[in-house]
Amino acid sequence: REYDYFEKRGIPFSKPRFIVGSRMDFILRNKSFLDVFKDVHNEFRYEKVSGLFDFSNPVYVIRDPYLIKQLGVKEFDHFVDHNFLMDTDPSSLFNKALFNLQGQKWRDMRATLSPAFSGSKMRQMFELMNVVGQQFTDYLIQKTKQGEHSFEFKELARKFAVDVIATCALGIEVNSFENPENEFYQFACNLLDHLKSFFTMLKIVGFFFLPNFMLKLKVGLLRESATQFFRTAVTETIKTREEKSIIRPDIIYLLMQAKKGKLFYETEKDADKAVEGFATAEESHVGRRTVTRNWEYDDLVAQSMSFFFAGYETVSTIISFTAYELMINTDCQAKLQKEVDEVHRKLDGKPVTYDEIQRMKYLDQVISETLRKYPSPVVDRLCNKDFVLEYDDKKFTIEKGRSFYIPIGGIHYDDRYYKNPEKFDPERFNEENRGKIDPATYLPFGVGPRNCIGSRFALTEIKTIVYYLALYFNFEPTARTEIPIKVKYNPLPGNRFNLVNGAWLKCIPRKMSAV
Ligand code: HEM
Repeated sequence: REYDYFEKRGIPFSKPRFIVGSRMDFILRNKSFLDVFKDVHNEFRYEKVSGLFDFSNPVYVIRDPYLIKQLGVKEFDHFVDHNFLMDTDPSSLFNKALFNLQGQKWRDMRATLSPAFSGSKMRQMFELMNVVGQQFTDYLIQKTKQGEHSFEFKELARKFAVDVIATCALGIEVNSFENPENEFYQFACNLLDHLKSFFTMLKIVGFFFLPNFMLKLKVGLLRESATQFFRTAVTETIKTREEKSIIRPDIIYLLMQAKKGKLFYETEKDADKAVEGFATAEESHVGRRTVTRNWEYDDLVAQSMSFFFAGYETVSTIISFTAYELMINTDCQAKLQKEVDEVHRKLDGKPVTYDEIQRMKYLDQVISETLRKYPSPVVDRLCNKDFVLEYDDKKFTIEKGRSFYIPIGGIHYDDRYYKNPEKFDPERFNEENRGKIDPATYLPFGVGPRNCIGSRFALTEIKTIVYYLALYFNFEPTARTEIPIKVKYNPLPGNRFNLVNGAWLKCIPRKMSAV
């Protein structure tokens, strides 16, 4: 019944097939998720807006930078929520996570949480990340001394990211390099297996394509045992903290402050703002509000759980692809090592500091470029009140209940914005060039008030570990290294780069006398 939806409005659209709509590639699962959204973008590359059908559901594709800003930022009040929910069981913990919340509840939770991710809080949390960074490098140094040089980097980076998020978000120190059997790392691995299982994939496809149907079915994404694991971990930590009056500069402490109504947004100091990474997602007026809402205990447990969930695959993906690209692009590797060595000398060989990490320009260029080349391929928004969209000679209403995609993957690979987009080129982000980039064509952390709340956190931990890796090692290919790397289909947010054969690299210790 809906297949003439776009035709009636004069909007070009991907031709639908009976029942499955325009998303056969999604059903067949024969492409990486990035390629799916590169194709969605390229099919109508020169059209500001096009349409496609998720099954019978018409969805707009917004690819014009001006319209992205208009719908994603300026007219945000019409497009607050995601169409794609990750859980539709109201009684489940995951349902209460920030990503899943809607309307006023989302606004209030975002404002409650955003102070925990400000630059000043990252400065306090940095030492926790630094410790894990040193554990990672100590492990690699020890292994190379024992003659092992070939490593699957995605797994190593996952251990690092799990340890960072466990210490920073849950207040629990684990060393997954020395003790991979620890329950957090095992939990993270089991979670990935669970998410790859056939039934979970079915649910995810349902959440993606048939959200209204899934809302009626009330389906939870995670098993009750997974939820229980988090409840217990967070409850015990909070209990111990309260009994022993422990203050630790981590997110769980900040959530405890938020529960008492004692956590407020602080305006970033100008000096801190000036050195923020290029990719940093700005907090909007929504997150800067002061909120006095009484949260249930479970609401806060759900956020710790969602940070864990959101923060380990995304981060480990970017770390492993950074190492992989440095291995291929030896000139970039040498340039980064030069910058890192200078900082190491300046610090007299002491561990790196938050300020030095923030000031490193080439490191920022390298991470910005990795985020361009390996982005979350798409973000979506649901229209919650009718909006009349006007551009060129077109004018039509996006009705409440309709949604749109921004195909970030396609935009990041569009040669109108990035010449030779397949090339890994950190110079796109040097002082001279970064000013020429339209912010609406660079969206690694999404767009507008609903962008990624953890961007500062992610950038800080990624830069810290890349600093140590570049300081101590040269990356070279091994016999198992794939160029280009093969990626499997996986639509799950955060796990969109599911590697077929892993990211294999050889780590050769550098001669420290040269440093
Ligand atoms: C390289 C790492 C990361 C990438 C590329 C990434 C990317 C994203 C993207 C694209 C979104 C959707 C934004 C939108 O719809 O406009 C998002 C949302 C979110 N991210 Fe991240 N993320 C990363 C790391 C993290 C970390 C470390 C945390 C937490 C500690 C985190 C927590 C969240 C949360 C809670 C949301 C939902 C925000 C909301 O709905 O208000 N992310 N992220």
